[in-house]
Amino acid sequence: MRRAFCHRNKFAINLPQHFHHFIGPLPPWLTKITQRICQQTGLFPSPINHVLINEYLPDQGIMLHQDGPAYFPVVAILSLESPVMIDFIAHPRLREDSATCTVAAKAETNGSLGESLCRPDVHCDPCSLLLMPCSLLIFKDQAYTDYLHGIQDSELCSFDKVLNISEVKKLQAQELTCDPVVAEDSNGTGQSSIFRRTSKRVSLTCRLVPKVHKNLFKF
Ligand SMILES: O=C(O)CCC(=O)C(=O)O
Ligand SMILES: [Fe+2]
Repeated sequence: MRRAFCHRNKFAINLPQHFHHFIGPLPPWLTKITQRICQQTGLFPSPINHVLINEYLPDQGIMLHQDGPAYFPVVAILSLESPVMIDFIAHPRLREDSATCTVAAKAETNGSLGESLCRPDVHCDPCSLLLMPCSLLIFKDQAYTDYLHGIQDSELCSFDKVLNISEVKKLQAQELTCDPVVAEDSNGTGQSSIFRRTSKRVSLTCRLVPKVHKNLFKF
């Protein structure tokens, strides 16, 4: 078994922390990609050794979640094929309005909202990023620990809370938003405020599992 997992996605899976310690190296074609990510970002203290490959149909997403402690402090997500919107929201325990957090966020914390710490450095309004094909999203440190991330199970993605407006402009320039449903939602500027996912998206989520035990199983 290799250290690249493939899923048609629906739920965030937090594998047991030590599960990754028992599996083999990445295939060479994938190592070329992960080495380039390591070299060009300079953010990974040692080579990326874990890649999750997810495929999403246009109406599929991944529930709001936090990546587990096994991968802290950095994750790099390479997006391929259809653009998609990824949402970020402060972890319920850090939000003043934690009583109004979403069902998915409650589920992520096993129903317990914990203590609301109301930290002034936490941006409580939900926001999203448009992930264009061949883009690389990296989040680390506070974005990793204090926020949940997820993709909605919907073909329609709204630009309302998007932070990377320059990517929206690229998408609009490609006229990928030309769709009868989208046109109805024009925001008065002649440009759509939503787009429709029409094809599948594939993502490569690249992480570093710090400790790998080799040859633990000897038969
Ligand atoms: O596919 C993506 O863009 C997100 C995947 C993700 O968040 C995860 O696997 O933990
Ligand atoms: Fe994740």
